[in-house]
Amino acid sequence: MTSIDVRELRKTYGSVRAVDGVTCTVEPGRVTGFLGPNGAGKSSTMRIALGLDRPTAGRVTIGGRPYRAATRPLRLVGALLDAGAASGARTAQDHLRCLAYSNDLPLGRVAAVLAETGLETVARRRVGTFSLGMRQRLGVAAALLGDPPVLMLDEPTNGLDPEGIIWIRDLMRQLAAEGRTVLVSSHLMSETARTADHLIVLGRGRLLADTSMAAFIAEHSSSRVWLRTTEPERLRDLLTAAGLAGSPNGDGRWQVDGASAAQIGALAAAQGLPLLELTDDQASLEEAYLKLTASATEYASAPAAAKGT
Ligand SMILES: Nc1ncnc2c1ncn2[C@@H]1O[C@H](COP(=O)(O)OP(=O)(O)OP(=O)(O)O)[C@@H](O)[C@H]1O
Repeated sequence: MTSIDVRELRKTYGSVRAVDGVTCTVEPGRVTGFLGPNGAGKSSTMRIALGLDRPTAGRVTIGGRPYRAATRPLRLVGALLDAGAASGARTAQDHLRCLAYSNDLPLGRVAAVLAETGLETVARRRVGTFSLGMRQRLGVAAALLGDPPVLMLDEPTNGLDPEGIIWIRDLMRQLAAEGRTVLVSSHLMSETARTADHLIVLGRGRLLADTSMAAFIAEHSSSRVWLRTTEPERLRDLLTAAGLAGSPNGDGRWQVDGASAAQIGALAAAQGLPLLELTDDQASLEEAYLKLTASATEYASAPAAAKGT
């Protein structure tokens, strides 16, 4: 099993601390979402992991060794960093054949990955004529070419249509289920919530979280209940007596912060208060993420009122 081990990693560009002492391990057998606001240090970390950049201090190893030490890198890590990397003059098939040849991979892998990424019918077209989504698929095909135990994908849904997004989601889940290590950076929270089992979150170069998806959402969101009753006055009294505060919204639903449905249900049952609806609010990854990273956003939008001043 091949993990990615980041140890005390630092990278500075002049006075910018792009990565500021990060230690974490990306484990096999699950999809790890790599999140963080713009400039958080995700790309720098991935580039160092792939030997494209040197760390200022610390190290990243893959399967216990630096990536640069790999004799057949495509057999170790499949990476998608920049979908524009393939030469536009070559056909998709030729691009993959060149990669296979230079990495000593069987040419049969080219047909296999073209099929796996749905590019068979356009295999003989020049890459220059490809849409962004097709280039993205070609980048994934190149990443899969060496049948590697580790996949590192930077914004893989970029340019993909809804069908393509579902395809890449299923593919990542399948690769993890096969026991591979899958690290995927994304700015799409709903997509990450559907795909990742585990999260590593950076902010201003520092590690903000390294935890399971479920624990992350539970830890960084507050509990909230939605309910509906035929007797709002009694509800208000009941909540006040329990030290809780609720407020009605426009459509007759009440929101109660800091409470669970089980707690409110028991209170209402004890007092014989009729409830027409009672639901725990499902906090979203986006909500939890924004809460965690609020103070770590390098380029935060100015509040609307402050704009133009
Ligand atoms: N080659 C470079 N020269 C100077 N500064 C750089 C360089 N590469 C990155 N940086 C800076 O390092 C910091 C981290 O950038 P990085 O690209 O790693 O962040 P990121 O999390 O990948 O961001 P994004 O989500 O915007 O891709 C930023 O402040 C960025 O401006």
